[in-house]
Amino acid sequence: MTNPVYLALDVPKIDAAKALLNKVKSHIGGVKLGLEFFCAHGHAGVHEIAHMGLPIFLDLKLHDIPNTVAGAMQAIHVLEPAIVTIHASGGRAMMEDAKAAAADGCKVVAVTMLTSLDERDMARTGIGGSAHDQVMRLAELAHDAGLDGIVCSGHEVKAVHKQWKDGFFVVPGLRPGGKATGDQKRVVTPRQARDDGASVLVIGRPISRADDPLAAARAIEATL
Ligand SMILES: O=c1ccn([C@@H]2O[C@H](COP(=O)(O)O)[C@@H](O)[C@H]2O)c(=O)[nH]1
Repeated sequence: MTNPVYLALDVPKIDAAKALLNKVKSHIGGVKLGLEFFCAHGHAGVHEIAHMGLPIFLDLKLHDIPNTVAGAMQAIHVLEPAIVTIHASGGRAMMEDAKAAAADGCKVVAVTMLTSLDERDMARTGIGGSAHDQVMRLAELAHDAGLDGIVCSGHEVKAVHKQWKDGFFVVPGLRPGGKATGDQKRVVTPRQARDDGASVLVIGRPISRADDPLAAARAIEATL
């Protein structure tokens, strides 16, 4: 069984990112490079990390008009990402064009509702109802647009998995029991997310900010 843990390398300095990855790489299944890393280090940085041999998840959360997002998808073919994120709220046409522009074999997954938001936050942006209903609605839209799957929290993944049996589900907002949640609001443990149907477990600070990142990665692996 492949390790479902993707380490979120939200580390500003590339040398620190590589040192961290070197420490934990035999206890994770891939690397997630997000906006912080991509804005700081661009294509060259992604190539450097890719040379370390693990699959690359580019968490760029693209959100723009269909033509622009399709152009961005084409511009990252050369990086050969295994997974790329776009925002489901960009709409069906944008998701269809993004998938059509993605490289063969690259999974395109749609962010539904950020794990840092709860229902009060949703209401403030004009979205009524429950987080569960909002995620299910956007999951259906992503499915109909031909995407591979979605990003959601561990609170929703079981229900989405039930409706979308062969979907690919990325779950961030993971905290091993008792760890600080920080800015994350919809949180579960890595084990619960996996048991409920997550395909990929995104874990950042519980490993990267641990006193001993290797011990933290090993401990998480042991719970799976
Ligand atoms: O809804 C989302 C979508 C993406 N993320 C990203 O996952 C990691 C989580 O990091 P932690 O340090 O484990 O909280 C981070 O890179 C986010 O950009 C998310 O948290 N929620």
